[in-house]
Amino acid sequence: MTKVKICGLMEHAHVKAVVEAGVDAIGFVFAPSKRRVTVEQAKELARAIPSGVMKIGVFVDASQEEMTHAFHEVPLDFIQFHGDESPDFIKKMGLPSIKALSVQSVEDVEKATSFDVDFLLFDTPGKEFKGGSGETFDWQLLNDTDIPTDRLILAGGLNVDNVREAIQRVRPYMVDVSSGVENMGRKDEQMIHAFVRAVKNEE
Ligand SMILES: O=C(O)c1ccccc1N[C@@H]1O[C@H](COP(=O)(O)O)[C@@H](O)[C@H]1O
Repeated sequence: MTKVKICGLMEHAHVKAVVEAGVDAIGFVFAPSKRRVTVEQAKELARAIPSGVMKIGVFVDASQEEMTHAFHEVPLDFIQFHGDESPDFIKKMGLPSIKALSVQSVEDVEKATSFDVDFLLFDTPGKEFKGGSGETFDWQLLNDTDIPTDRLILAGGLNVDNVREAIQRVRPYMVDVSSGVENMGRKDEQMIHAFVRAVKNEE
């Protein structure tokens, strides 16, 4: 069954809602964003997250020190590299890692082959910030390459209305959503539940 990550959590009530909804992963954004949290805030929110739910920290071109500190302090299960980090930089970090790639062309998808990471995340290029645009990209670009889907995380503009089609077309390991479960810029408990139901009732 496809796994679900809900990203950009900032409030206790929303953490409770995503855990109750049965998500597999929760993302905290430590990068410039309207969803940015501090390490102390994430640490506090993480207390309510059971051990079976992955905690993922989203960073954009952050320093090794900043990421290592958050990884151990929150603590996190994975670092999501959402900037222009090089394959060497990520490898040298030596932490469980997800590399996010902004997709506009097949060449962007093929860049994934140079990263030795646990998971590859494909997202729409950001606008104001590096991610969380709420817009989809052309999923066919993933089908046009031979990127294995067993380590593939699909992000970018997913919502309750398009996530089933996305899963059928891409067959990702995990889907990742932020804007699509928000109302007026805040996470919405009903939208969270509806999204997770749409993913988990897939088969
Ligand atoms: O969510 C953000 O604000 C963000 C900022 C900087 C880098 C990544 C960010 N989020 C990532 O964007 C996608 C979700 O996007 P969408 O809102 O569902 O279209 C996901 O990978 C988040 O981790």
